[in-house]
Amino acid sequence: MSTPIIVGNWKMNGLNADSVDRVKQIIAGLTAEPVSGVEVVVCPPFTHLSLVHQTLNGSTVALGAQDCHKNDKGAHTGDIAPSMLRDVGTSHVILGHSERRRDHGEVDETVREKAVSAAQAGLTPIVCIGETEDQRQSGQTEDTLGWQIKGSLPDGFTGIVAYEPVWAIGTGLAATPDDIRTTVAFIRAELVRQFGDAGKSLRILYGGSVDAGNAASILSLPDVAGALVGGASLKPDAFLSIIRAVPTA
Ligand SMILES: O=C(CO)COP(=O)(O)O
Repeated sequence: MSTPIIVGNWKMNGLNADSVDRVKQIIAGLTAEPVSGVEVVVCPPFTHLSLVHQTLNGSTVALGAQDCHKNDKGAHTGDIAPSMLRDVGTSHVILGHSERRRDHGEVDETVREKAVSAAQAGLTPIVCIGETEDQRQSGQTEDTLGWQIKGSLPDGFTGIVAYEPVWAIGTGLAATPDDIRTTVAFIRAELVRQFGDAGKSLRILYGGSVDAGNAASILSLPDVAGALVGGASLKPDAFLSIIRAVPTA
C-alpha cells in the first residue's frame, strides 16, 4: 500500500503571520499526538513559503506550492520557476488546479509541461483533474477525466493525481463515497491504460469539501490515497482531525 498523504491547499489566504501561526499549531498538534504512516504537506501562497519553511524546520510536515511556471528561468514576468520553489524548501507543487484553469486559462498541455519541469527540478507534482457541474449533468464526467489524464500527465509521470470535482470545491457538498469510489476506479483504469504497470501505483487523492466530519468515510475508500483539502486546511483543528482520520495499517 502506498503512503497516504494529506495536502492542505491554503489558496490565496492570510498574511505571513497567519501562515506561521497555523503551521505552528499543526506542528504542536502532531507533536502532542504523533501520527505515523501519513505524509502531510501544506501549500501556502508563494510569499509565505520561505517563512513557513523556516517554521517547519525539523518537523515531518512537508512544504508545497500552488503552481509553478513551465520553464525554469527567463522572461516570464510575475512567474515562479520550479527551481525557485526548491530553493525555498518546497518539495511538492499543485498543478492544474481548477481555479488556475478557470482564472488563468490553463489547459492540459500547459499543465503537462509544468509537470515535466517540476519533476526535473525535483518537485513532486500533484496534478488536479475534475469535471464541472455542467459536464457532470450532461454525463461527461468520464470523458472529461479521460481527456484531462491523457492531456495533463506527461510520459513517465511519477507524481500524484488529485481528483477534485469542480462542483464540490468550496461548496460544502463533497462527492458521495459511492461516487468517489466509482470515479477513482475509472481514474485508476485510465492510469493503467496510459502508464501500464506504473499506473497501478500512482497515488490518487480526493479533493472537494473534505472536512473533519466526512474525512473518515472518504479516506477509508479503496484506492483513495489521501485528500487535497482547501477550506478545512485553514483551521488547524479540522486539518489535524482529517490527518487523524486516515486509516493506518
Ligand atoms: O480546491 C480544493 C483543494 O485544492 C478543495 O477546496 P475545499 O476543501 O475548500 O472544497
